[in-house]
Amino acid sequence: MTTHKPSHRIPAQEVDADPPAPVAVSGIAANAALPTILDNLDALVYVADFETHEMLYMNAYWQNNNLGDYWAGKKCWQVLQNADGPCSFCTNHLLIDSSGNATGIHVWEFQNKVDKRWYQCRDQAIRWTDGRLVRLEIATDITERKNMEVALQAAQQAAEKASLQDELTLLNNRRALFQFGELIIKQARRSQTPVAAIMFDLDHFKHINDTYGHEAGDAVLREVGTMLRSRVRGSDVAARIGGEEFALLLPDTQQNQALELAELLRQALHALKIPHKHTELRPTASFGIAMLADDDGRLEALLSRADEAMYLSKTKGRDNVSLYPQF
Ligand SMILES: Nc1nc2c(ncn2[C@@H]2O[C@H](COP(=O)(O)OP(=O)(O)OP(=O)(O)O)[C@@H](O)[C@H]2O)c(=O)[nH]1
Repeated sequence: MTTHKPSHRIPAQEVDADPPAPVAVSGIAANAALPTILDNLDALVYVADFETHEMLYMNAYWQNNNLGDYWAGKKCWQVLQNADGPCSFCTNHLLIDSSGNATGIHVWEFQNKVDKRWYQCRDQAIRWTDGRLVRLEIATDITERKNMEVALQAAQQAAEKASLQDELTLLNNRRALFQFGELIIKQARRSQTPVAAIMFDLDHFKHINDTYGHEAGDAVLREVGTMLRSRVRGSDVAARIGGEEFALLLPDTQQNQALELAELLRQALHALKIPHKHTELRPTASFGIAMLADDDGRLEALLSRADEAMYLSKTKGRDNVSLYPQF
């Protein structure tokens, strides 16, 4: 079988031939084409006087994109911003120094008031035809990139929030408690102020689930979350750390203040009446309190003592408050 491979050999006369002569470009022709080139750029280009803000040149970008009328005889702030006076964010002062010399290129981003689009602006002082320094701006539309940035930022914030928030109760979750807790401990060590921890666990919660259903249990957890959020200070951290287990970290709080708050929360919980079908759900909880000790390395030590105190409340008959050193 014969194969017919294409020949890649270049004929001798082609190799030896002179390369094609470049087409001569006349400077005059290029100059004549300059307005056409500028008017076809995908960027706004304009020149304005430093003192009077009078527009000296603008390419067709603005008109091509239906953003405004012809610019001649107008000020830059009239044409570009539809404003009554010079823009507060004008960058002219950054383009020349105190001796009136050009300082270089200034690049910045802003959202235009007229078309609501974002631009990256490249500003510079250049010599005009009569020798004076004028403002040259080249502005490129970066709206798509900016929108993407904003969307990404919002998504990031939402993800961050979701990763620290308990969805059901809208309280902090366990991860948030530890994240904020370490900060609270560091700050307390620096300022030599006390930190209290309160833990509580709903009593016989399994009974609520088993008798009225999981949704009824969820409703109780949501109500506990609402009650808790309304009763803690902005500087406190309230978290749901397990199924029906909650923890509070209270910076700058003495033991007696923590006891008072725990008792208040116990009573508020005891008083909750959560309507469910033809009945009312009446949750209670057992509370434990511990204070940050000098030799507590990390948050775990403090929480584990609060947890011990909480289990004492369970063994004492539930719906009560226990303090760690008191047993
Ligand atoms: N509805 C609901 N129930 C949950 C959730 N997380 C955990 N639970 C339930 O919480 C109950 C906890 O039960 P137990 O650990 O036996 O505790 P308890 O019944 O509260 O008893 P004591 O703590 O001893 O008073 C279990 O039935 C879990 O299924 C949740 O997100 N929603």
